[in-house]
Amino acid sequence: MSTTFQLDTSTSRANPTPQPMRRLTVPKIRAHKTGGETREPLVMLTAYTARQAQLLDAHCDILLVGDSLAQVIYGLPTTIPVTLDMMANHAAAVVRGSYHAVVVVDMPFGSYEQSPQQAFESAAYLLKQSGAAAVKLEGGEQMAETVAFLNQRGIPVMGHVGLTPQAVNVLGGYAARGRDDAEAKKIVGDAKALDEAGAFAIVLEGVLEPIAIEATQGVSCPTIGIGASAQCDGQVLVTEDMLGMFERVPRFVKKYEDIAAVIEKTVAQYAEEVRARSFPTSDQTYQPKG
Ligand SMILES: Nc1nc(=O)c2c([nH]1)NC[C@@H]1CN(c3ccc(C(=O)N[C@@H](CCC(=O)O)C(=O)O)cc3)CN21
Ligand SMILES: CC(C)C(=O)C(=O)O
Ligand SMILES: [Mg+2]
Repeated sequence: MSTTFQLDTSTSRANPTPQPMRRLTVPKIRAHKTGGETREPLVMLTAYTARQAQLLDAHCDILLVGDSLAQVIYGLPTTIPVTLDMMANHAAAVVRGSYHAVVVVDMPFGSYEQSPQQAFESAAYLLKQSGAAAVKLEGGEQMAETVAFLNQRGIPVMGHVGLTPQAVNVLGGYAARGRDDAEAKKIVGDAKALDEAGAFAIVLEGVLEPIAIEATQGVSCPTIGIGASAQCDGQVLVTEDMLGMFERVPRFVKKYEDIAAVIEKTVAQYAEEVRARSFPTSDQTYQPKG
């Protein structure tokens, strides 16, 4: 990572027409639980590209540039190899494609765990390069000091506890968390520590429903569940999972569509028409004038 930050003008939004909605802010998300009169669950989805962000933006409160792009975009087996520049580049694309939703970027493995200082440098780089509003990092009590350090220096942080995929090599897989009392207690304590450190929201991933209830009731910021029941203050999924574009999905995913089937069917038709010389026709062909 370069320590000399260059001004990146490409992050300015390219929206040509005025949009009907203003961008939500991090304080509004944090106040969701205490201030709001609507109290509807917060809606969050992942986004990795500008066009995807354009399509999701008006429907979501938060767009997460997740390090799940490892599996979804790059065909990597885990999120471990993801770099700061991969996250910065996709986050910049998502910011360009969005107007309304708060854009949050995952801090990749290895970019924040060492010290609050390392985390600040990495998070500042992500926000400078992308124009995103906030970062998300994995971990509980052990990251509380870092969350406070960043927040006090102008970088809002979303927490992520329970099933933390960057710890896959320690956890030994992606099984749901909190099946014994000690682990359940730890997850609730982790959520409370992040809340007290100033996290503006906390993702609860892959935890049993009683833990989601206890954590949600025990913190002042909203909780956002993924595989954590309907008892959280919000919900997140990986967009490609719910659209049916990713081949293997966790049990907590509802497949709303089968976009993979639509793509396969469409591409098969294209291939057939090209081979039969029935595409292109005169409609798609340039001819000299006169
Ligand atoms: N496409 C995608 N969706 C995700 O939700 C996701 C990613 N990628 N990448 C980063 C992490 C990894 N996550 C995962 C990955 C696998 C399982 C999974 O296979 N769960 C199994 C149970 C596994 C076990 O019990 O050992 C399941 O059937 O739910 C869960 C979450 C969640 N995140
Ligand atoms: C699944 C969400 C919470 C995430 O961290 C990701 O997409 O990387
Ligand atoms: Mg992630």
